[in-house]
Amino acid sequence: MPEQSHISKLTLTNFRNYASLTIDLSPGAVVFSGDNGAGKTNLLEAISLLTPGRGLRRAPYADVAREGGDGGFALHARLDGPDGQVEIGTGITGGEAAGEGGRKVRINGAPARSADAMLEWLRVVWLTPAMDGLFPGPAADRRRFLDRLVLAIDPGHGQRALDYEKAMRGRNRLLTDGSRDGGWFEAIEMQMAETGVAIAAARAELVRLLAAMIDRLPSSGPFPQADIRLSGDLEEQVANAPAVDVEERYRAALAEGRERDRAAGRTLDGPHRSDLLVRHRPKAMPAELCSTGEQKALLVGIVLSHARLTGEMSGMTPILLLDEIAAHLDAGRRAALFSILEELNCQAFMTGTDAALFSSLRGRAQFLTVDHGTVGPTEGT
Ligand SMILES: Nc1ncnc2c1ncn2[C@@H]1O[C@H](COP(=O)(O)OP(=O)(O)OP(=O)(O)O)[C@@H](O)[C@H]1O
Repeated sequence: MPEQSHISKLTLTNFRNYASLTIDLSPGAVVFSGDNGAGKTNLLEAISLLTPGRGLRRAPYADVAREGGDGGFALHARLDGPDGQVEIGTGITGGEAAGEGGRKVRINGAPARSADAMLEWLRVVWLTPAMDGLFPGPAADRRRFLDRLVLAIDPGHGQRALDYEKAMRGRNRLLTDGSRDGGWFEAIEMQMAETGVAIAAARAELVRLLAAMIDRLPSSGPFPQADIRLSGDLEEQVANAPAVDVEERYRAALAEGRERDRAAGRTLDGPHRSDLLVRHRPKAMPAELCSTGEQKALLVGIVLSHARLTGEMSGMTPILLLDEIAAHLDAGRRAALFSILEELNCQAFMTGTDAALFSSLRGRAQFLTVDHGTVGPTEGT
């Protein structure tokens, strides 16, 4: 199995409850344990910002910067991989420059054009307790989850999504302003059709590949097989027709739908309305009707299958952030999770209030205790 990149050193400055912290990290499993509020999730959040987007809490940067600091924060990671070392830095400047502008990214000290540059070096995927309600919850959360899975395989997906959203916001503004400027509408709708169909095609491809990967894995494993399907007009169309035809149809539908959308005050059709439908295959039941533990096992199974897929496709198994992962998983499933992570050969950060839940990993993982702004080796591990 090829060597995977891993974060070997992580430095946080004025990030959440950390004034200044540097930790050396091992490849493979890393367990952060500590009391409630000690700062375990904050560490995962820091790592989640090593990929484009707002991180696993989707928090405004003003909340991320340490209270009592200068309003800025900085993260720095050293990555060790098959091609040597790379240094990734990101953050926002404090003082007058602080605000909601984009965060800066540096690769080996040189400013990167966008946060997408980090995807060349690492992919990061996470599961948090907030995602326990993913299946019964709003479609927007499932779309976001899906898009993060797509991004790990297809680094162009983030920019596409941003371009689509920007165009759609422009169209919505025209609608609510009561504009009848046909030229403006046409230009924006053309952009929405191009980017919207590209988004739908990338999602459809991911779901096709992921479903095939799930089928390849043993049906009797500890994490139940999921049947995954996309619901969305564009996603269904791109599976059956050339993208240019779907683009043209979507563009025409947007033009025809202007009056209806004007009445609604927003764009009603498009990939921003799609959904990821998941069923528990062994129980032949929609995921949202399963027990909390069954839903968690289903979600873990999807993320592990996706990690395997990403590794096979890009040679880059994602770094996994598994917050409070031991909750809801029985001892058998925990042990199975740990051995799959080892088999995947990826760096996986796991948190829990009690290191004992990870005791079967003793000798095979790095155990760190988090204690209100400091991190050190866990005693007895
Ligand atoms: N901007 C900030 N500045 C300083 N401290 C912050 C900031 N944002 C959050 N905190 C502190 O960080 C702590 C929460 O950390 P975190 O969520 O990582 O805890 P945790 O160890 O994961 O806890 P739990 O086990 O309860 O989930 C809280 O004490 C909170 O007050």
